[in-house]
Amino acid sequence: MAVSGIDPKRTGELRIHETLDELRTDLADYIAELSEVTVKERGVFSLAISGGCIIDTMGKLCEAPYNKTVDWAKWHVFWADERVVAKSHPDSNYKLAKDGLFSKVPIIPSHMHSINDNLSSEEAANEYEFVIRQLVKTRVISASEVCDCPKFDLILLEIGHDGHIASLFPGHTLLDEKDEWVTFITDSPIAPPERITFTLPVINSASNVALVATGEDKSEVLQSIVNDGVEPDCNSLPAKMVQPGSSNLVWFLDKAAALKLQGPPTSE
Ligand SMILES: O=C1O[C@H](COP(=O)(O)O)[C@@H](O)[C@H](O)[C@H]1O
Repeated sequence: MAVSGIDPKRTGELRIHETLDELRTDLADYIAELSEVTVKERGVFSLAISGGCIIDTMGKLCEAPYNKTVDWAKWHVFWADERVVAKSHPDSNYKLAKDGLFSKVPIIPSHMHSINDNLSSEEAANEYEFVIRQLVKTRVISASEVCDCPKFDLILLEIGHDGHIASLFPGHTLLDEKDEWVTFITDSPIAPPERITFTLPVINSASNVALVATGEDKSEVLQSIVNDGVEPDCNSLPAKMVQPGSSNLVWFLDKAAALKLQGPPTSE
């Protein structure tokens, strides 16, 4: 049984699931519903994803009923972060998503907007931002009404065990980036060192942001992110800096990741 509640401090909806399987079903339902509503409204669905466990957690989307009911042809997929490696490299987030998910559903190949893997990290970030700007002009991606940022229909991020999201790591200067939409890092504390990443203003401008964490190894950092005051510098944890204003923020956790959270929310 899922437990869900609103965390007033974070103004996000916290969904805690008894099992990973329940979480995977709820996440697939959530994405499929958002896709349906957004395609009705806008005719397209712009989704940005990260790498890591999230691809497996989204895995039910390539099973019945979603593989048939989702309007895959209307999807445009982006990567909120990417490792600057060849697309065939095992570290590539594109490869992970393609092999694990998108090769199994009828998505249009040209709607998978991955980075140019022949460029340096700086060049790849600039080019990726250019591509996104063009797609904002053609309304494939909406534009924010409040700032100069794209407004993705959904940004779906896995929280790392250190509290990082996309390739925004704790204590890194990239967390202060306010002007660029896509930037690059050459000293990632987790290998591989060279990556491109969406910046916080872009993440916080999305219509919907979903943060996902599973497994007991994420329970400690989740405690710092969701419950205040556990660590002195917990406010600078990247996942805690996801505060998309008037947009929707939903946290998808399994029981193991939520193990150390205080004051469990009320059961639905
Ligand atoms: O390096 C990365 O890690 C995170 C989370 O990975 P996980 O193995 O803890 O699931 C991921 O969100 C990010 O996109 C990726 O580049």
